Amino acid sequence: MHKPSRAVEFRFLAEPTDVNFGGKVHGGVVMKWIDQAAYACAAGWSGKYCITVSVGAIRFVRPVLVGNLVTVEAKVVHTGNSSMHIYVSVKATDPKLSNPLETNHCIITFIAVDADGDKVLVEAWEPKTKLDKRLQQYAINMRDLSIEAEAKLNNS
Ligand SMILES: CC(=O)SCCNC(=O)CCNC(=O)[C@H](O)C(C)(C)COP(=O)(O)OP(=O)(O)OC[C@H]1O[C@@H](n2cnc3c(N)ncnc32)[C@H](O)[C@@H]1OP(=O)(O)O
Repeated sequence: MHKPSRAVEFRFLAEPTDVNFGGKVHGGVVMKWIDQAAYACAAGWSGKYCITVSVGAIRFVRPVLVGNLVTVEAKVVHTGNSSMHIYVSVKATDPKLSNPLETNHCIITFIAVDADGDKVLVEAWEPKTKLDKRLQQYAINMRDLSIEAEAKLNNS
C-alpha cells in the first residue's frame, strides 16, 4: 500500500555543462532541477504519475556557481482535489565552506493522473506548524493570482 511521502531532497554538484554565457549556472538548468524535484515530491505524495500545471513566483535570489554543492528541497504545502502545490527551495555552497545560501525558491503545481491521463483525487495534506500554514496560504494566493490574471488576459 502506498504511504504518502511529503518531501524530497536532491543533492549534487553543479557541473561545467550547466554554465551560461556569463559563467554562472543557467537559469533554465535551475528550473529543470526544480521541476524534477517537485515531480518526485508530487509522485511520492500521490503514488501516481503527475503533470505540471503551473510554475509560479520563481525567484532568482543569487547565482549558483559551477562546482557548488546544490541542495534542492521540495515539499507539499497544499493539496486540492487532484492538485499538489509544492514549495521548492534551492540552496548552494562551495563544498569546502559548507555554508548553504538560498539561491531560488518557487511554487510549482502538479496534478495526479491515472493510466488514461485523467485527473485523480489526492490525499489531503494538513499543515501543522506556523511555517506550514504560511506556506499553504502563500500557495493558495499564488494559485488564485495566477488563475485570476489568466482570466483577465483572456477576457480583455
Ligand atoms: C511531468 C511533466 O513535466 S508534464 C509536462 C508539462 N505539463 C504539461 O504538458 C501539462 C499540459 N496541460 C494540460 O494537459 C492541462 O492543462 C491539465 C491536464 C494540466 C489541466 O487541465 P484542466 O482540466 O483544464 O485543469 P483544471 O482547470 O481542472 O485544474 C486542475 C487543477 O489544477 C489547478 N490549477 C489550475 N490552474 C492553476 C494555476 N494557474 N495554478 C495553480 N493551480 C492551478 C486547479 O485548481 C485544479 O486543482 P484541483 O484539482 O485540486 O481542484
